[in-house]
Amino acid sequence: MPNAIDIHQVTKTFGEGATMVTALEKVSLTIRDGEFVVFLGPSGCGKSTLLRMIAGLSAVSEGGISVGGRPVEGRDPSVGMVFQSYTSFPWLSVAENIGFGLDLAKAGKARRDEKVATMLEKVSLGKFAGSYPSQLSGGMQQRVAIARALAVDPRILLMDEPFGALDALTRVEMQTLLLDLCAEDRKTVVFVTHDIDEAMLLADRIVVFSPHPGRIAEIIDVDIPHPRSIEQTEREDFTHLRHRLRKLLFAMAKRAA
Ligand SMILES: Nc1ncnc2c1ncn2[C@@H]1O[C@H](COP(=O)(O)OP(=O)(O)OP(=O)(O)O)[C@@H](O)[C@H]1O
Repeated sequence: MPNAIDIHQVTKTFGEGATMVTALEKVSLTIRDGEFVVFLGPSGCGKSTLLRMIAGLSAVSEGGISVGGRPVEGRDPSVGMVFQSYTSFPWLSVAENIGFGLDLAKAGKARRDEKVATMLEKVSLGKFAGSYPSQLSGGMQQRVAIARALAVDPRILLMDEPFGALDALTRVEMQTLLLDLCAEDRKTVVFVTHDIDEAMLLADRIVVFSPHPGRIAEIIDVDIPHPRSIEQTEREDFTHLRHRLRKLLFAMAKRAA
């Protein structure tokens, strides 16, 4: 089986001449099928830029990215995305939002309706199928975004600080939901965050980025067995890891300043 994602010597620059910014420089990384990888690092170290290039939303300047063994050439429907801002269509109901990708893929009414019903149940929004996004809380809107991304059964899920705008309690609820969904159906997930606890709870591997230009500073295996829960993060092995990540992140943030 090919690797889920191969990133080979990728450099990304924006602008030209004196105003040119090197967002990423010679970044290489292999992500295996079914892995949950978290990109962690201070602001501006290129995490979102790399995610956008994996998604085919932005082109590499040098190097190459393959998904499932095939070079990325534009948006790939087998790759799902969830962003920080609530990206549901305001004019569509919750059920219509979740079914949107299935309609695009011409799934057929019976399959679409069945899948939408399953996803509504999985994200506990059954009672809100006919509601519109503006009638929902932030956490509920992100549940719609996750359900919409997963409804088309993507092989890979890319998430850019999806819980960044949520309050602490809702954030933990969403992390737990994501862990449950991933346990049911093992997807390859790449997840961007600034949050150390979020990274530890979710990741099989944490990729720590350093800034100016963005590079991979360190890759850390999180050898803590699944299923994980928020209570486990109080355990000693998590405490050691938290300490190590905090030190690393402070060092990177100093470099970014
Ligand atoms: N469209 C763009 N045009 C010009 N520069 C850009 C563009 N997108 C990103 N950059 C620059 O590339 C660098 C990396 O940005 P990126 O958003 O990928 O970082 P990040 O690590 O995701 O930061 P954050 O955590 O704040 O989202 C930054 O210096 C940023 O200003």
